[in-house]
Amino acid sequence: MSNEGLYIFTSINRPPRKLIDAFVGMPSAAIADNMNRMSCMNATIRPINNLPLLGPAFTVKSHPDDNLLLQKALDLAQPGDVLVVDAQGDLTNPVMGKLLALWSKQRGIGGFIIDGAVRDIGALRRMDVPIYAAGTALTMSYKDRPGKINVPVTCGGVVVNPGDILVGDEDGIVVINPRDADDLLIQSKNKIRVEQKIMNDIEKGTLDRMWIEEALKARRAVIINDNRNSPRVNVDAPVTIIIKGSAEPIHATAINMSMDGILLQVEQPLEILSQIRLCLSKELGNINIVANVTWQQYNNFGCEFVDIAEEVRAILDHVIYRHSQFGRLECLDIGY
Ligand SMILES: O=C([O-])CC(=O)C(=O)O
Ligand SMILES: [Mg+2]
Repeated sequence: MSNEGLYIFTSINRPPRKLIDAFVGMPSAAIADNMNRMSCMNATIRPINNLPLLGPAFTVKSHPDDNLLLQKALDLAQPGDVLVVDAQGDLTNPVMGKLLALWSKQRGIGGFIIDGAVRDIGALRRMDVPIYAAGTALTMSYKDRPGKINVPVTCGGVVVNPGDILVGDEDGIVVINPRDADDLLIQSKNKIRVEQKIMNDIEKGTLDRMWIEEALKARRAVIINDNRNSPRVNVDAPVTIIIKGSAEPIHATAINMSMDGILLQVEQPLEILSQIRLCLSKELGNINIVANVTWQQYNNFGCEFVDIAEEVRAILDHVIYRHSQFGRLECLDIGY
Protein backbone atom coordinates (compact mmCIF):
# COMPACT_ATOMS: atom_id res chain seq x y z
CA MET A 1 0.00 0.00 0.00
CA SER A 2 1.41 3.40 -0.92
CA ASN A 3 1.88 5.93 1.82
CA GLU A 4 2.35 9.42 0.40
CA GLY A 5 3.28 10.86 3.76
CA LEU A 6 6.04 8.48 4.73
CA TYR A 7 8.52 6.90 2.35
CA ILE A 8 12.19 6.31 2.20
CA PHE A 9 14.65 5.96 -0.68
CA THR A 10 17.65 4.21 0.73
CA SER A 11 20.11 4.70 -2.11
CA ILE A 12 21.26 7.82 -3.94
CA ASN A 13 23.67 8.64 -6.77
CA ARG A 14 26.77 10.07 -5.16
CA PRO A 15 29.21 12.05 -7.28
CA PRO A 16 32.76 10.63 -7.44
CA ARG A 17 34.68 11.40 -4.25
CA LYS A 18 37.46 12.94 -6.34
CA LEU A 19 35.02 15.50 -7.74
CA ILE A 20 33.78 16.39 -4.25
CA ASP A 21 37.30 16.63 -2.84
CA ALA A 22 38.26 19.09 -5.55
CA PHE A 23 36.21 21.66 -3.60
CA VAL A 24 38.18 21.24 -0.35
CA GLY A 25 39.10 24.68 1.03
CA MET A 26 37.26 26.56 -1.69
CA PRO A 27 35.42 29.58 -0.21
CA SER A 28 31.66 29.38 -0.70
CA ALA A 29 31.65 32.99 -1.95
CA ALA A 30 34.07 32.18 -4.79
CA ILE A 31 31.71 29.43 -5.95
CA ALA A 32 28.55 31.47 -5.35
CA ASP A 33 29.86 34.22 -7.64
CA ASN A 34 29.60 31.80 -10.55
CA MET A 35 26.04 30.69 -9.84
CA ASN A 36 24.07 33.70 -11.02
CA ARG A 37 23.03 34.24 -7.40
CA MET A 38 21.07 30.98 -7.62
CA SER A 39 21.57 27.78 -5.61
CA CYS A 40 22.97 29.52 -2.54
CA MET A 41 21.15 29.00 0.72
CA ASN A 42 19.93 32.18 2.33
CA ALA A 43 21.16 33.62 5.60
CA THR A 44 18.52 31.87 7.68
CA ILE A 45 20.92 28.92 7.72
CA ARG A 46 23.86 29.81 9.97
CA PRO A 47 26.90 27.83 11.14
CA ILE A 48 26.46 26.48 14.66
CA ASN A 49 30.07 25.44 15.23
CA ASN A 50 31.97 27.25 12.45
CA LEU A 51 33.31 24.13 10.78
CA PRO A 52 33.60 24.03 6.99
CA LEU A 53 31.29 21.52 5.37
CA LEU A 54 31.67 19.50 2.18
CA GLY A 55 29.85 16.41 0.96
CA PRO A 56 26.99 14.94 -1.03
CA ALA A 57 23.44 15.64 0.14
CA PHE A 58 21.43 12.94 1.88
CA THR A 59 18.04 14.60 2.19
CA VAL A 60 15.31 14.38 4.79
CA LYS A 61 11.89 15.93 4.50
CA SER A 62 10.81 15.92 8.10
CA HIS A 63 7.58 16.99 9.69
CA PRO A 64 8.41 20.47 11.03
CA ASP A 65 9.01 19.48 14.65
CA ASP A 66 9.72 15.76 14.37
CA ASN A 67 12.97 13.85 13.88
CA LEU A 68 11.87 10.23 13.27
CA LEU A 69 12.98 10.41 9.63
CA LEU A 70 16.26 12.12 10.53
CA GLN A 71 16.94 9.34 13.04
CA LYS A 72 16.40 6.77 10.29
CA ALA A 73 18.46 8.74 7.77
CA LEU A 74 21.40 8.74 10.16
CA ASP A 75 21.42 4.95 10.01
CA LEU A 76 21.16 4.87 6.21
CA ALA A 77 23.62 7.60 5.26
CA GLN A 78 27.16 6.72 4.30
CA PRO A 79 30.31 8.21 5.79
CA GLY A 80 30.88 11.67 4.34
CA ASP A 81 27.22 12.29 3.49
CA VAL A 82 25.71 15.59 4.59
CA LEU A 83 22.25 15.33 6.13
CA VAL A 84 20.03 18.06 4.72
CA VAL A 85 16.87 18.37 6.76
CA ASP A 86 13.89 20.29 5.46
CA ALA A 87 11.88 21.05 8.60
CA GLN A 88 10.23 24.01 6.86
CA GLY A 89 12.23 26.48 8.92
CA ASP A 90 10.15 25.60 11.97
CA LEU A 91 11.77 26.56 15.27
CA THR A 92 9.20 25.04 17.64
CA ASN A 93 11.03 21.84 18.53
CA PRO A 94 14.67 21.09 17.75
CA VAL A 95 15.16 18.15 15.39
CA MET A 96 18.67 17.32 16.59
CA GLY A 97 21.01 17.73 19.53
CA LYS A 98 24.12 16.25 21.05
CA LEU A 99 22.95 12.63 21.00
CA LEU A 100 22.23 12.63 17.29
CA ALA A 101 25.42 14.56 16.67
CA LEU A 102 27.47 12.02 18.62
CA TRP A 103 25.82 9.14 16.80
CA SER A 104 26.50 10.84 13.47
CA LYS A 105 30.13 11.24 14.40
CA GLN A 106 30.32 7.55 15.16
CA ARG A 107 28.92 6.90 11.70
CA GLY A 108 31.35 9.28 9.98
CA ILE A 109 28.60 11.62 8.78
CA GLY A 110 29.95 14.66 6.91
CA GLY A 111 27.68 17.23 8.55
CA PHE A 112 24.18 18.63 8.99
CA ILE A 113 22.24 21.40 7.36
CA ILE A 114 18.94 21.85 9.12
CA ASP A 115 16.19 24.20 8.02
CA GLY A 116 14.80 24.03 11.51
CA ALA A 117 16.08 24.12 15.07
CA VAL A 118 18.82 22.30 17.02
CA ARG A 119 19.54 22.15 20.76
CA ASP A 120 22.35 21.20 23.18
CA ILE A 121 24.12 24.06 21.54
CA GLY A 122 27.10 24.05 23.95
CA ALA A 123 27.86 20.43 23.14
CA LEU A 124 27.33 20.93 19.41
CA ARG A 125 29.83 23.78 19.42
CA ARG A 126 32.47 21.47 20.87
CA MET A 127 31.74 18.62 18.45
CA ASP A 128 33.76 18.35 15.29
CA VAL A 129 30.82 17.52 13.01
CA PRO A 130 29.90 20.60 10.93
CA ILE A 131 26.40 21.73 11.84
CA TYR A 132 24.39 24.49 10.17
CA ALA A 133 20.85 25.35 11.26
CA ALA A 134 18.12 27.98 11.15
CA GLY A 135 18.00 28.40 14.93
CA THR A 136 17.84 26.84 18.33
CA ALA A 137 14.96 25.62 20.49
CA LEU A 138 14.54 23.76 23.72
CA THR A 139 11.57 21.40 23.77
CA MET A 140 12.05 17.85 22.51
CA SER A 141 10.93 16.98 18.99
CA TYR A 142 8.21 14.45 18.22
CA LYS A 143 9.32 11.06 16.92
CA ASP A 144 6.18 9.73 15.32
CA ARG A 145 5.29 11.92 12.35
CA PRO A 146 5.47 11.40 8.60
CA GLY A 147 8.36 12.44 6.41
CA LYS A 148 10.53 11.30 3.49
CA ILE A 149 14.12 10.38 2.89
CA ASN A 150 16.03 11.23 -0.28
CA VAL A 151 13.47 13.29 -2.14
CA PRO A 152 14.16 16.82 -3.43
CA VAL A 153 13.82 19.22 -0.48
CA THR A 154 14.06 22.94 0.16
CA CYS A 155 16.62 24.24 2.58
CA GLY A 156 17.56 27.87 3.11
CA GLY A 157 15.27 28.85 0.24
CA VAL A 158 16.78 26.60 -2.46
CA VAL A 159 16.12 23.13 -3.79
CA VAL A 160 18.51 20.38 -2.77
CA ASN A 161 18.48 17.06 -4.59
CA PRO A 162 19.98 13.91 -3.08
CA GLY A 163 23.58 13.68 -4.28
CA ASP A 164 24.06 17.44 -4.82
CA ILE A 165 27.47 18.64 -3.65
CA LEU A 166 27.25 20.99 -0.66
CA VAL A 167 30.00 23.44 0.19
CA GLY A 168 29.57 25.45 3.39
CA ASP A 169 31.57 27.87 5.50
CA GLU A 170 30.97 30.97 7.66
CA ASP A 171 29.49 32.81 4.67
CA GLY A 172 26.84 30.24 3.80
CA ILE A 173 26.16 27.16 1.76
CA VAL A 174 26.19 26.59 -1.98
CA VAL A 175 24.35 23.70 -3.57
CA ILE A 176 26.08 22.28 -6.63
CA ASN A 177 24.51 20.04 -9.21
CA PRO A 178 27.30 17.47 -9.81
CA ARG A 179 26.88 17.93 -13.58
CA ASP A 180 27.99 21.56 -13.18
CA ALA A 181 30.83 20.81 -10.80
CA ASP A 182 33.72 20.62 -13.33
CA ASP A 183 32.86 23.99 -14.89
CA LEU A 184 32.27 25.58 -11.51
CA LEU A 185 35.65 24.42 -10.29
CA ILE A 186 37.42 26.14 -13.18
CA GLN A 187 35.38 29.35 -12.78
CA SER A 188 35.78 29.43 -9.00
CA LYS A 189 39.56 28.97 -9.20
CA ASN A 190 39.61 31.83 -11.68
CA LYS A 191 37.56 33.98 -9.32
CA ILE A 192 40.04 33.27 -6.52
CA ARG A 193 42.91 34.40 -8.82
CA VAL A 194 41.05 37.60 -9.74
CA GLU A 195 40.40 38.42 -6.07
CA GLN A 196 44.01 37.67 -5.18
CA LYS A 197 45.14 40.18 -7.79
CA ILE A 198 42.76 42.82 -6.37
CA MET A 199 44.16 42.21 -2.89
CA ASN A 200 47.72 42.53 -4.19
CA ASP A 201 46.80 45.78 -5.96
CA ILE A 202 45.23 47.15 -2.77
CA GLU A 203 48.41 46.40 -0.85
CA LYS A 204 50.63 47.90 -3.56
CA GLY A 205 48.37 50.96 -3.90
CA THR A 206 47.81 50.27 -7.61
CA LEU A 207 44.12 49.44 -7.46
CA ASP A 208 42.19 50.83 -10.43
CA ARG A 209 38.85 52.30 -9.27
CA MET A 210 37.85 53.79 -12.61
CA TRP A 211 35.10 51.24 -13.13
CA ILE A 212 33.10 52.91 -10.36
CA GLU A 213 33.15 56.27 -12.16
CA GLU A 214 32.20 54.55 -15.40
CA ALA A 215 29.34 52.63 -13.77
CA LEU A 216 27.98 55.81 -12.17
CA LYS A 217 28.35 57.76 -15.40
CA ALA A 218 26.53 55.06 -17.38
CA ARG A 219 23.71 55.33 -14.84
CA ARG A 220 23.69 59.14 -15.03
CA ALA A 221 24.47 59.58 -11.33
CA VAL A 222 24.20 63.16 -10.07
CA ILE A 223 27.19 63.94 -7.86
CA ILE A 224 26.74 66.90 -5.52
CA ASN A 225 29.70 68.02 -3.49
CA ASP A 226 27.67 70.18 -1.15
CA ASN A 227 26.56 69.00 2.23
CA ARG A 228 23.10 67.56 1.71
CA ASN A 229 21.72 69.66 4.54
CA SER A 230 23.05 72.82 3.00
CA PRO A 231 22.80 72.67 -0.79
CA ARG A 232 24.21 75.57 -2.78
CA VAL A 233 21.85 77.05 -5.34
CA ASN A 234 22.67 79.32 -8.24
CA VAL A 235 20.98 82.69 -7.99
CA ASP A 236 21.26 85.92 -9.92
CA ALA A 237 19.91 88.73 -7.80
CA PRO A 238 20.99 92.11 -6.46
CA VAL A 239 22.40 92.46 -2.96
CA THR A 240 23.21 95.69 -1.16
CA ILE A 241 26.28 95.64 1.07
CA ILE A 242 26.53 97.94 4.05
CA ILE A 243 29.95 98.40 5.56
CA LYS A 244 30.18 99.65 9.12
CA GLY A 245 31.31 103.27 9.26
CA SER A 246 30.66 103.84 5.57
CA ALA A 247 27.64 105.84 4.45
CA GLU A 248 27.81 104.54 0.89
CA PRO A 249 26.16 101.16 0.27
CA ILE A 250 27.88 98.89 -2.27
CA HIS A 251 25.87 97.13 -4.98
CA ALA A 252 26.65 93.51 -5.66
CA THR A 253 25.17 90.53 -7.47
CA ALA A 254 24.61 87.23 -5.70
CA ILE A 255 25.88 84.30 -7.79
CA ASN A 256 25.03 81.40 -5.51
CA MET A 257 24.07 80.83 -1.91
CA SER A 258 23.46 78.21 0.73
CA MET A 259 22.24 78.25 4.30
CA ASP A 260 25.81 78.97 5.32
CA GLY A 261 26.90 81.68 2.95
CA ILE A 262 26.75 83.55 -0.31
CA LEU A 263 29.01 84.21 -3.30
CA LEU A 264 28.92 87.86 -4.37
CA GLN A 265 30.21 89.58 -7.46
CA VAL A 266 31.30 93.09 -6.49
CA GLU A 267 33.07 95.68 -8.60
CA GLN A 268 34.93 97.27 -5.70
CA PRO A 269 37.05 95.17 -3.34
CA LEU A 270 35.82 93.98 0.02
CA GLU A 271 38.21 93.54 2.88
CA ILE A 272 38.90 89.87 3.61
CA LEU A 273 37.81 88.87 7.15
CA SER A 274 35.74 92.02 7.50
CA GLN A 275 32.18 91.81 8.71
CA ILE A 276 29.47 93.23 6.44
CA ARG A 277 25.72 93.56 6.46
CA LEU A 278 23.86 92.22 3.43
CA CYS A 279 20.43 93.39 2.32
CA LEU A 280 19.15 90.61 0.11
CA SER A 281 16.66 91.64 -2.54
CA LYS A 282 13.10 90.35 -2.88
CA GLU A 283 14.17 87.38 -5.00
CA LEU A 284 16.35 86.29 -2.09
CA GLY A 285 13.73 86.73 0.58
CA ASN A 286 14.09 90.44 1.36
CA ILE A 287 16.19 89.85 4.46
CA ASN A 288 19.21 91.39 6.17
CA ILE A 289 22.06 89.13 7.19
CA VAL A 290 25.46 89.72 8.76
CA ALA A 291 28.33 87.92 7.02
CA ASN A 292 32.10 87.60 7.14
CA VAL A 293 34.06 87.99 3.92
CA THR A 294 36.16 84.84 3.82
CA TRP A 295 37.79 84.59 0.41
CA GLN A 296 38.22 86.39 -2.88
CA GLN A 297 38.84 85.31 -6.46
CA TYR A 298 38.95 88.20 -8.95
CA ASN A 299 35.78 90.13 -8.20
CA ASN A 300 34.04 87.18 -6.58
CA PHE A 301 33.80 87.25 -2.79
CA GLY A 302 32.80 84.31 -0.64
CA CYS A 303 30.91 85.35 2.48
CA GLU A 304 29.87 83.25 5.45
CA PHE A 305 26.68 84.13 7.28
CA VAL A 306 26.99 84.75 11.02
CA ASP A 307 24.39 84.52 13.76
CA ILE A 308 21.33 83.98 11.62
CA ALA A 309 18.13 84.51 13.58
CA GLU A 310 15.70 81.61 13.51
CA GLU A 311 13.06 83.40 11.44
CA VAL A 312 15.71 84.55 8.95
CA ARG A 313 16.98 80.99 8.73
CA ALA A 314 13.44 79.81 7.90
CA ILE A 315 13.18 82.36 5.09
CA LEU A 316 16.62 81.42 3.76
CA ASP A 317 15.66 77.77 3.78
CA HIS A 318 12.54 78.57 1.77
CA VAL A 319 14.44 80.73 -0.71
CA ILE A 320 17.07 78.04 -1.26
CA TYR A 321 14.47 75.36 -1.63
CA ARG A 322 12.54 77.40 -4.20
CA HIS A 323 15.69 78.14 -6.19
CA SER A 324 16.76 74.52 -6.12
CA GLN A 325 13.37 73.36 -7.33
CA PHE A 326 12.32 76.09 -9.74
CA GLY A 327 15.56 77.87 -10.68
CA ARG A 328 14.56 81.13 -9.05
CA LEU A 329 12.00 82.69 -6.79
CA GLU A 330 9.49 83.95 -9.36
CA CYS A 331 6.50 83.88 -7.09
CA LEU A 332 6.74 86.42 -4.33
CA ASP A 333 3.39 85.84 -2.72
CA ILE A 334 5.09 84.22 0.23
CA GLY A 335 4.77 87.25 2.41
CA TYR A 336 8.31 88.62 2.35
O1 LIG B 1 16.71 13.85 21.26
C1 LIG B 1 16.42 14.60 20.38
O2 LIG B 1 15.38 14.57 19.71
C2 LIG B 1 17.33 15.72 20.04
C3 LIG B 1 18.41 15.89 21.03
O3 LIG B 1 18.26 16.64 21.98
C4 LIG B 1 19.64 15.13 20.88
O4 LIG B 1 19.86 14.53 19.84
O5 LIG B 1 20.44 15.17 21.81
MG1 LIG C 1 19.70 16.26 23.59
